[in-house]
Amino acid sequence: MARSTISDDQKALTVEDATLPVVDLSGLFTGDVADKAKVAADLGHAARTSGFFYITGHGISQELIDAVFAASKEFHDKPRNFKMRYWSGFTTHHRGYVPFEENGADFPKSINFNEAWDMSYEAPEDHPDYLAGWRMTGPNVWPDIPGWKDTISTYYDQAFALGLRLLDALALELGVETEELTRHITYPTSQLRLLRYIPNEMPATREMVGIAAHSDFECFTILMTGAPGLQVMNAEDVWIEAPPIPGCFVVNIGDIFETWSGGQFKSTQHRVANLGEERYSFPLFFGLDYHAVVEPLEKFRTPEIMEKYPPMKAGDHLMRMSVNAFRYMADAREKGEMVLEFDVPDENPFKREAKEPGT
Ligand SMILES: O=C(O)CCC(=O)C(=O)O
Ligand SMILES: [Fe+2]
Repeated sequence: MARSTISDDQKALTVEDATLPVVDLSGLFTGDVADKAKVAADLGHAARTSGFFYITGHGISQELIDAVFAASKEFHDKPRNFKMRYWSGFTTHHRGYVPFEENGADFPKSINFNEAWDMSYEAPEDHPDYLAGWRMTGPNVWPDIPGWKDTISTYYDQAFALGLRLLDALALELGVETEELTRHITYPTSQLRLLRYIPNEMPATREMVGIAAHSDFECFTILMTGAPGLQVMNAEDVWIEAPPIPGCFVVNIGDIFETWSGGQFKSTQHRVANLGEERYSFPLFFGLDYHAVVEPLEKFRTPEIMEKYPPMKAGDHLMRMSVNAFRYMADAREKGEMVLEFDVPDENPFKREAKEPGT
């Protein structure tokens, strides 16, 4: 059991009080149009109400999922001097190791007790966005651990392919051509993070968290978790617990899909409370090319909606949020090594405030 004390604002409704929907994706793989339509309707319902749901029948084997957990542990168990060889701060496209003190601008006043290995879609060394720097695009780096790259790349490819299936089903549900969405995907900024939450004896407070409340910045996230701690905001803006269900991923809608759908799909706030115990998880943030312009899809445009969701480049949105999230980026910006052509807001415009549980 967790050792740390949990302050009131870090509490959430438990699974006895509120549960997230589970969507069975098997119907996406039968080749039958009616099966697909049924899954699409289920996904759409979940995306419109909670914005968070579990998926089963996704086709990714438990063996591969276990191999990713093991590979993540193998890396994170290495000594600090090994891990720091791959420090993300050595790159301008955010690849490699992110130690916990990189997290957030307020460290150590506020601590996100996690560390991560970050990789993304492989782009060639001569890709113009890699050459330009600070665009989250380029070749991956890999730790010197036998077999590691194979395991993680295999998982990345399968989770990415699953993402394309989900995108296709969600397009069907919204009544738009899949191509209208996939045309933005050639070298996407779709990051896979291998997260380890660090055991500690600090309390769970607004300042002492596993990961602070946020929404994800991409289309959606396909997340595997190995232990409790995740909390998500439900349709009534109340925090509820989202513990792991064996074999299921958690999927949440991100800022891009909320924008595309003109607000019909909800980009949902979530956080990981600091339960004080070691915890592994790995989200794949399914995103778009850096330069993809994100705005409400044509059929959802009204003057009000266009005002609420001004066009943004997918990559600019990711960068403006990342600058606040990673200290090495904030340092590079301060030193003038990173020059951004857009404003960096203090808070994500997609943020929603929670009602505390019970209120
Ligand atoms: O570890 C988790 O369960 C959630 C991680 C997360 O929300 C994120 O990395 O954006
Ligand atoms: Fe997240």
